[in-house]
Amino acid sequence: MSKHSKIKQIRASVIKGGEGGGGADYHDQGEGHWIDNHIATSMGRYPEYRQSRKSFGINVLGTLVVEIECEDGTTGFAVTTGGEPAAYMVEKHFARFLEGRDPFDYETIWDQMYFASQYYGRKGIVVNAISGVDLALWDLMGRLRGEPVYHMLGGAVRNELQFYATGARPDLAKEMGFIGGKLPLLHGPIEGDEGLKKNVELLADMRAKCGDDFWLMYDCWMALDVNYATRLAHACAPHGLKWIEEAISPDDYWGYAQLKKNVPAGMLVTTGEHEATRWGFRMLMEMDCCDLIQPDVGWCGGVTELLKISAMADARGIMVVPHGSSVYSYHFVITRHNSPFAEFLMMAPKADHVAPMFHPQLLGEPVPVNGRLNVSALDKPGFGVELNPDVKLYRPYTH
Ligand SMILES: C[C@H](O)[C@H](O)CC(=O)C(=O)O
Ligand SMILES: [Mg+2]
Repeated sequence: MSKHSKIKQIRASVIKGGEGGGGADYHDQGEGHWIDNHIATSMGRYPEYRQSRKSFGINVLGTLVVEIECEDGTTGFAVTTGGEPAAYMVEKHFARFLEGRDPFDYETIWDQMYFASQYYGRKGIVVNAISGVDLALWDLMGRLRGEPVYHMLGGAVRNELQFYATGARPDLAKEMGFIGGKLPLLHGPIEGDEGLKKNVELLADMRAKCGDDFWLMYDCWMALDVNYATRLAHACAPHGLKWIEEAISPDDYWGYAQLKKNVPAGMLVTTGEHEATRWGFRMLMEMDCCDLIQPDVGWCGGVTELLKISAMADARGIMVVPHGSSVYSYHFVITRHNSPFAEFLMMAPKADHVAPMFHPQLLGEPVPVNGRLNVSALDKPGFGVELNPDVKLYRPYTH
């Protein structure tokens, strides 16, 4: 018999505000931000969509905020992306699997959300919505128990997190104490050999600025084909490229398996931020697609699913380093030996200082200091963050 208060209500909201809203939709940034400045994508084959990812709609969905309130008033919440379409699913479909139920029944709740939506879901925005609900449940469980989520996941296996930084200025990231820097790839196959040369020159320049021991990686955001990715990997090897990330379409498991065979010895192939659920990651692992997987905790199915994905990876000697995800990643990474470091996305427009990833939605979001975060920064109930009351929530649907 459960002694916990039952779930009274689940609410799904979005944040209005348009361009520059930021937060969970980290691509929704204002003009001049490094994250939207001529980054290689598969839309680059259309010249009108080459300069800016916002031009083809990378920011159309926006943030989803899920709140789950218990009968005793305790409320857990989470933010992810998915916007109004995800809010519709939470309110009109998934709410029935939560209200009146013990919040600690998270396995059954996950199972029911996934299988009830399987005929239209399985990946993408539906699993974003499921992830948002799951993360709000873990936050709620932590608040009810007065414990941080990482305690409920088994406790910390080390005293601090160490981070690499994703952004346009690995040289500045090194000065800020990060262990590595991941550059966005700027030129795609459509820009030919000249573009490839520029990609290699940028890496060489950063290597000269950062020295030999600093990790440098390229994030290719699904823009390449196997041939181009193989050529890029070999051209970048003399400049010490540690890994080549998300080089090709996430649907091309066969291509990843080939790329992993093609890259120079010692270079890692990484992917997974646009993959979802234990079945998607099982495919990546069984087809030997990569050395390191990068589930986004707000997109892959939440913490409940990440635990299953991570156990499979551990048994195969594959590292799990979540994509972005801020606190949702930190509470997980600190509990797992096969997650030895974490990603920090540089949200400052010029990547020249540390800024919280989910600004302005969250208050109390911890950020790395000297590229590190002590476990004590996570010692608050749930995920340890609060919704910023100054950010107006809009609830487009009710049930
Ligand atoms: C920099 C990448 O293009 C993307 O915006 C973020 C990402 O894929 C990552 O952090 O990994
Ligand atoms: Mg990436």
